[in-house]
Amino acid sequence: MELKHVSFAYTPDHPLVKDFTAQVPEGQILTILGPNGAGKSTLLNLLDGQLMPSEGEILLADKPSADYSLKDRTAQIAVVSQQHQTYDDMTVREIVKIGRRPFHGLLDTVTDAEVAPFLDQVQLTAYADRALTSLSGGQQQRVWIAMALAQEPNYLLLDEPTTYLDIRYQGELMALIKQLQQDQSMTVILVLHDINQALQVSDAVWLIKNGALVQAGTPQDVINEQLLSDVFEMTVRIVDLPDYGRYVIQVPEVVGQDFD
Ligand SMILES: Nc1ncnc2c1ncn2[C@@H]1O[C@H](COP(=O)(O)OP(=O)(O)OP(=O)(O)O)[C@@H](O)[C@H]1O
Repeated sequence: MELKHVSFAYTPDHPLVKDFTAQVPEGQILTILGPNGAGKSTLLNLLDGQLMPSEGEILLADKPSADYSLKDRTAQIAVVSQQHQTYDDMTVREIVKIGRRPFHGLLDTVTDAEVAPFLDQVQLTAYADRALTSLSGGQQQRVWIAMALAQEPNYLLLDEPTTYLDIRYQGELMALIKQLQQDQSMTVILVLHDINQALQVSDAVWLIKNGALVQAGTPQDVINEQLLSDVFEMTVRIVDLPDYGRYVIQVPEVVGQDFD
């Protein structure tokens, strides 16, 4: 997947994504990092085809993304977004079956056996007959991931998947995403706010600001004090923790304090 000189604006006088050119590293975990309002979700929606570029093009398997039918694009790309449709009355298994839609004319023809592997992958087999609303936030997030996996996508896109999860669930979810990506050689594209999560899971990072790419590369290349401080407009320090490795600290602005 590749963006070539992509620009996007909801209204012509307010461009949100500006002349964005970058290649998604295939079979890796790519994280998009940047401040609030930088255009991360917009970029994800451009990549998944929900939005179309105002200028430039997005290539999917070397073919313009715009040339794909919705069904063909859905067979390639699955999205776990922050806004979920209301499936409150449905069971976990019924929701995961919705992910099989690209393979069936009628949802009624999706069998329990067909979705069993996806429930298993996110360790929700024991919860299959439970109503969505009876699950914790972390378990619900795993339901959305199972639904996306049921599409058997080449690309799995997740927009801030750890929002609203406590730190233990955040860690578990990121470990699950990494495991799934390795087992299935999928390309995973994440939008994250937590730079340390990005450091832990990412093979590649795009750092963006005001809808433009500031730097693309490995976490080692991109996650450095100077770039982060510039993009987030605050002092960022990176320390080396014993038995852990690099850890990013966002230093609060305290007047008169000397951090050295
Ligand atoms: N449907 C829309 N119509 C008009 N403007 C929009 C729409 N959706 C988003 N925007 C604006 O586009 C800008 C970028 O939004 P986007 O959600 O892509 O940023 P983001 O980097 O994901 O932000 P955050 O980190 O806060 O989630 C914001 O200023 C937002 O107000």
